[in-house]
Amino acid sequence: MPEQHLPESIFNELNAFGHKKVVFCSDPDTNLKAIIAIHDTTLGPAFGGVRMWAYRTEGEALDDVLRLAKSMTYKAAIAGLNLGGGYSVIIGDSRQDKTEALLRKYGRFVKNLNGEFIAAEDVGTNPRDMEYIKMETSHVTGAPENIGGSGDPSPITALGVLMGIKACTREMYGSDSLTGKSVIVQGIGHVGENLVRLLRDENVKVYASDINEERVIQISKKYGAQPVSNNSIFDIDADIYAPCAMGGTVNTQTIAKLKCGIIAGSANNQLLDEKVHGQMLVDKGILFAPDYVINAGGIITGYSELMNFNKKRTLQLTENIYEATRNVLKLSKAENISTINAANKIAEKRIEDIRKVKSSY
Ligand SMILES: NC(=O)c1ccc[n+]([C@@H]2O[C@H](COP(=O)([O-])OP(=O)(O)OC[C@H]3O[C@@H](n4cnc5c(N)ncnc54)[C@H](O)[C@@H]3O)[C@@H](O)[C@H]2O)c1
Repeated sequence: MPEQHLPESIFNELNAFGHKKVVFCSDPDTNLKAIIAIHDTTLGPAFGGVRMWAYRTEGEALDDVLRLAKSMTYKAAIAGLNLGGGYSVIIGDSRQDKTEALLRKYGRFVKNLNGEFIAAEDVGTNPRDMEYIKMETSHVTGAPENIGGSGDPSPITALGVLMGIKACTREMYGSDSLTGKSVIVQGIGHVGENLVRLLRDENVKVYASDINEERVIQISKKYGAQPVSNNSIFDIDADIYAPCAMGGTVNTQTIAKLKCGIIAGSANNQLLDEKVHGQMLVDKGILFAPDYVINAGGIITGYSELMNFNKKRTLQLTENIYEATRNVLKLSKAENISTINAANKIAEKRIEDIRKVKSSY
């Protein structure tokens, strides 16, 4: 992970980000060390991923969960969903440390929040893990479809990202068509692989990279992509950079190297610092699709499960990401502000509007 700002005071950090609750979950019997952050519940219960990652420090885990929880508030707001923002992180290596008992214990902590937080799959977790969590609490989405869940949200997330990419190419090149364009996909996990597949179907030249080199070879072969070493992705001259791994990859060092015209991918919190790096991209003439606008397919899938929407409605909501992205780009142009500022303005307005509705009865 890139170096991030680590909190010196937890309460200062919570005040600065505006979180309402943070729960530290510790259980020595199962080796569970998790943090659940609830940012805002104006629009509804906080919805967010269960990320399992081998953080170098607890401060890094806390910083990640706080940033992720806040971005979920904005994501739900701009997607027009009645959900608030939250997130959870489990500290550990998902390939070695993940057990049924650990996940079920985590589920118990979610249960104790009485519906204030609803969990879903993220980096390091999968539908089977959601099934274990569901054994302890009903406040989880994304368990396998054959037991009544909505399953893996990644294909829908990738579709939403594709919608966002198309809205950006329309703005930049005057057309939705991606034929002949080139895209670097960084991180070819659940979402990244689906995005590579969709881009291949749009006749795009895809460069695939991941820290897992075996996977790069396997996925590149499967979809006819060009494998790229993770160290050299910023040397490639491609039209679009699609970050689909971890956050913070758009920073002062990488912006200096980037040769693309558009950044649009699924990773949450791509800008290491929204203000600084959002403006740097404007200055360099790179169009940034705010991550939480275009990666909303996952939360839309979870919301559809909670609301019993059918697949058609889920797809419609996901396709709306095209218009949502266009609206952000339009506002950014009209007010001469960065795209992330424009997205924040639209999301904050909806939250404020609904806050007023709720205070009137
Ligand atoms: N799964 C969803 O539906 C969904 C929804 C919204 C947002 N996201 C976000 O999209 C991103 C990817 O999610 P996912 O579900 O595909 O996760 P995943 O764990 O399936 O895949 C992540 C991939 O990134 C790779 N990776 C990790 N660090 C890397 C690095 N520094 N450089 C290159 N590759 C690296 C991993 O090896 C893995 O293959 C995450 O930021 C996640 O929060 C996912």
